[in-house]
Amino acid sequence: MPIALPEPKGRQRDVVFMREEGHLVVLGTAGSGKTTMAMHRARHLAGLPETGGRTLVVTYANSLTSYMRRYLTTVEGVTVQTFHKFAFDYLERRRGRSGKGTIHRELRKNLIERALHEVRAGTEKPLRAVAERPLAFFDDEFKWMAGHAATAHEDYVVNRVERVGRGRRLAAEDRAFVHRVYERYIELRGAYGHPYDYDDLATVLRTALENDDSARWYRHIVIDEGQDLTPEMIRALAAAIPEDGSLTFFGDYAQQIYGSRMSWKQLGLDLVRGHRAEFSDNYRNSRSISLLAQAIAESPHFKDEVDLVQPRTPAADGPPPTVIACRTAEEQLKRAAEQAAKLSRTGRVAVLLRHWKHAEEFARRVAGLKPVKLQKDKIKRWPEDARLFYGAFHGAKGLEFDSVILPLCDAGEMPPAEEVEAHGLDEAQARNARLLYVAVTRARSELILLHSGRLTGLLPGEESGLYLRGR
Ligand SMILES: Nc1ncnc2c1ncn2[C@@H]1O[C@H](COP(=O)(O)OP(=O)(O)OP(=O)(O)O)[C@@H](O)[C@H]1O
Repeated sequence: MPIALPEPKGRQRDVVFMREEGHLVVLGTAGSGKTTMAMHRARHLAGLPETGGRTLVVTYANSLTSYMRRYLTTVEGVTVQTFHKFAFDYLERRRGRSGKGTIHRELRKNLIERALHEVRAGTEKPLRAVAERPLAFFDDEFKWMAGHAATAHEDYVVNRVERVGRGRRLAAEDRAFVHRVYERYIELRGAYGHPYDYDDLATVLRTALENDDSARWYRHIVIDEGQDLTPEMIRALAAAIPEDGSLTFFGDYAQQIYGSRMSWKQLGLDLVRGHRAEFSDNYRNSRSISLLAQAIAESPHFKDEVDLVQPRTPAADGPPPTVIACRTAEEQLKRAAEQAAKLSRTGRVAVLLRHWKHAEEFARRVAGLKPVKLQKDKIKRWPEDARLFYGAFHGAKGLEFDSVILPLCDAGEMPPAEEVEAHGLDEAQARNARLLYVAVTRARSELILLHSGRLTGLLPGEESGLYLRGR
């Protein structure tokens, strides 16, 4: 028996039953039913008598994929996959080329480091500031370049394809330096026998699909959490449907961590002949949690956004979020463990941390409660009976819990010092404010934040009255 979903209401109905041809973009605030309606729409499209057919539901994170499968597993014609799984499967099936050509993350980092070292050594002194940036900056920049198809010298250095959300723009000479490191990395990667890396996969897939005129396997594609996909991933998916098929994109740009904003046309979506809809009712969070989330979203760190849907404040009552001050980080984890044990007796609880290493430290304290790890690439089947979940903020994308506990909301942890060093304060704050927004909006009714140093400036001040001090 499939698990029941709430019935679509108002705007949601229009979206689920919208015309099954062309492109449809649905933007909605957190908790507005995007994932739920993505599942309804997939079921509808697969079952249509003539215009229906095999339907693919795509997300970025694996835990959300397993969460959705519990509803869709018995629906004929619907497949739920991460983007990367879809890409690997297609390339293997159609081209006999597996994903094995991709490079392991550790080797990638080593090779970028080597390239950086060599290019630094061969560059006239004094070096520009960009050359002294840490490895994390180059790693991230190469990801961005691949995701935006901006790896060519012409695009990255000459035309300087804009990177939205960046605190300070890179000067042309800086881009030239970064590109020299990139080119050297590609040479090294090739020498190690890897034609592409994980980030190039979308371009490899898009190119393969654009040159493939055989019949498409899926007639309809539904994307959930679309803001997490790079432009190249979206273009690849747009190329994966037939002329008479459809692509439905659900997303929320407030939950996008890295600036990727481009016009829909640049993303390969045709909204002239397609449609666009917005969801603004929040069905998940209590009023007080939603007000705190809105205050985070209204902070100056959310600048540059054009496609944010203004949420309507939900009516559901709930206790105000609580902020607990502790003496040490150790004590924070201890208190979080106590609260998690208590709250998981009556509902589903997630303890989310900014860093994996801290999440693992937390897990050791609650080992007896058998907590489930929320990891991008781990949960294969959704654990129906589990009460306690833990992980890094990223792993909770798209999910929801009765209670959410966020330890280490200290100014020194959020944003983390390494991110400030790699990307500068503005950009690190922007990214972390968005992550915090995602984490806060996972909570249905109870939200607890802990700190021991100064509270992160990404939260509104105490005078806002949006949270209570607890002990
Ligand atoms: N029409 C509805 N009636 C009742 N509950 C609903 C309705 N639509 C959605 N919900 C509930 O609201 C909650 C949030 O829905 P969902 O997870 O689909 O939102 P979302 O927009 O994908 O959120 P996010 O982007 O924050 O992950 C879920 O518990 C869902 O069951």
